[in-house]
Amino acid sequence: MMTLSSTASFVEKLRAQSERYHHQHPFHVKMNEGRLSRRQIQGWVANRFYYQESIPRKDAAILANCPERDIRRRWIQRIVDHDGTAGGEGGIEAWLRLGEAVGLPRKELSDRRHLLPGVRFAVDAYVTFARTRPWVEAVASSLTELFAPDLMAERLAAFERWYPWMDGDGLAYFRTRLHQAPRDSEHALEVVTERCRSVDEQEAALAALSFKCDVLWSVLDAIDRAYGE
Ligand SMILES: O=C(O)c1cc(C(=O)O)c2c(n1)C(=O)C(=O)c1cc(C(=O)O)[nH]c1-2
Repeated sequence: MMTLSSTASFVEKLRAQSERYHHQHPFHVKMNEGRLSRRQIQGWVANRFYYQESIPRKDAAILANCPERDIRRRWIQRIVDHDGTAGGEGGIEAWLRLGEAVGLPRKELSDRRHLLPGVRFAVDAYVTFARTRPWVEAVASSLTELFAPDLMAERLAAFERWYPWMDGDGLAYFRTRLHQAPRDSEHALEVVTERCRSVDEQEAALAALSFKCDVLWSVLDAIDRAYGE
């Protein structure tokens, strides 16, 4: 039985979920140690594209369920960040460039020919969660972004060191996320700590974050299994 936590200890419990974050997944460990082949990197980039494509739909579901204007005014920025507002802008476009940098034509990402069933199921589960659960829980599920910047910094260094065959500025996506993710997760944390004032609400937020760790872990399980060598 959980008891009501002070804000500080609730935040501590949320942060403790980092132990289940996908930076510990064997596939990411291999990636950051330079032990992946070009084919494995390509498999990861092509499959993660489905996550990137789905994020704005997930955020649109949160907007649709959120009755508060002040929150929507800030949350909408996430959709703009990923979609951009015109050709050549946004995170999805940057991910397509990452694909080109690892030798994947953009058509091979956008037509989903490499998309694995396990990745599709996991990512779809995340979008469905945001559509069907109370919006504060969906906000809590985005809090894996608290843990993302450390992993992205490590990934940037690893790519430069171990995968020098990558062309052009394929890493721009991660450089941009290095400052977007902390801004986004700070806002999400503010929302979750302000709204989760009962034991049940705090438990639901923790469960949402745990669910999201499972989504990310399952994505890598599917990729590791398909492209493991
Ligand atoms: O590469 C990664 O390890 C990673 C992890 C996560 C995450 O923790 O959910 C996100 C991203 N990247 C990312 O690029 C991104 O835009 C993003 C949005 C969200 C979200 O849940 O709203 N997570 C993540």
